Amino acid sequence: MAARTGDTTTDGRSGTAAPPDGSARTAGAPAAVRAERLGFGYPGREVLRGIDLSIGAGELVALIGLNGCGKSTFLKLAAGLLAPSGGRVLLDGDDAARLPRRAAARRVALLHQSAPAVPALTVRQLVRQGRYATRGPLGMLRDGDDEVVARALADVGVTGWADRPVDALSGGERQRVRLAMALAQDAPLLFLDEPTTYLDLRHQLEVLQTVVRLRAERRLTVVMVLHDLNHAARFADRIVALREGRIAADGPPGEVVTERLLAEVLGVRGRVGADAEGGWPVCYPDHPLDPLQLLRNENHIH
Ligand SMILES: Nc1ncnc2c1ncn2[C@@H]1O[C@H](COP(=O)(O)OP(=O)(O)OP(=O)(O)O)[C@@H](O)[C@H]1O
Repeated sequence: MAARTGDTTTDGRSGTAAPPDGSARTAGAPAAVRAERLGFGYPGREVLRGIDLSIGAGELVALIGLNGCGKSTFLKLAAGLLAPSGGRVLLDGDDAARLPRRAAARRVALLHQSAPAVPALTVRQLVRQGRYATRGPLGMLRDGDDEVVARALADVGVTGWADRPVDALSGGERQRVRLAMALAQDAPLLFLDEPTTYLDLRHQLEVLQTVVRLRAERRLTVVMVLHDLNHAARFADRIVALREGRIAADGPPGEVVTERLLAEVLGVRGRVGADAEGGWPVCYPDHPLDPLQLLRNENHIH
């Protein structure tokens, strides 16, 4: 199946995304995100082992892989929140680890996987925190900040909750508010670590469609960690699969989502078909594979 970068789809995709190789970027412009021989380990545990990855402006990339394979670690490195032990990540040509915190926050908004303790704030107050990056020295809001906050609230459909205390919201409601906070940062790079966690099916679809729409409208570059391969196949232009700290597969969903990927990267036996209307791959996972079967297969998928 061809990469879905054509006409408007039932998901609202406008087809304005760059192709997976980023070739629609301005000639000579640096990749929006470029990892070069990126390595990282926590004490006693090597996590990423020489990742080379180039993501073009306007791409929507889904990062997939088993629990613990390094997806969140990659996003934190790419957001400049962790320093690599080897290699580097460039954001529009600048080393992410060397960017001052506020400068990095103007480039990248990261929705973290784990929600921090809920502060005693209203929804509007929390979403305003996303404006930190553009605040003046005394932390004052600037002209236009209220409009950006209002737009972020509207983007995820939570305007009506603006004056509710965050600690009175359900888990799924809070997740949407956290997404609004990330959007309020108004950064060109949007990194979303499992943005659909806690959400009911309807809101999972709403959030993913919103991300697709905002990517097209604002030419955002989006990298999102997803565990639902069917969502990744439907909404992303490109899927990057990590396994054991390396890239095991990288390409458009129609090429990457195969029974072999299910087995060798996600550890499940299953079938892959195609959506009757949209044509994107659809997975039917059947059963988990014996870990020994996984270990036996050392080859990367490409
Ligand atoms: N602060 C930390 N200190 C030590 N080890 C860590 C720390 N954070 C993560 N790890 C370990 O690093 C590895 C990669 O973690 P990471 O959170 O990047 O995985 P992930 O692919 O995002 O997993 P998941 O799908 O479960 O969210 C895991 O084995 C994890 O236990």
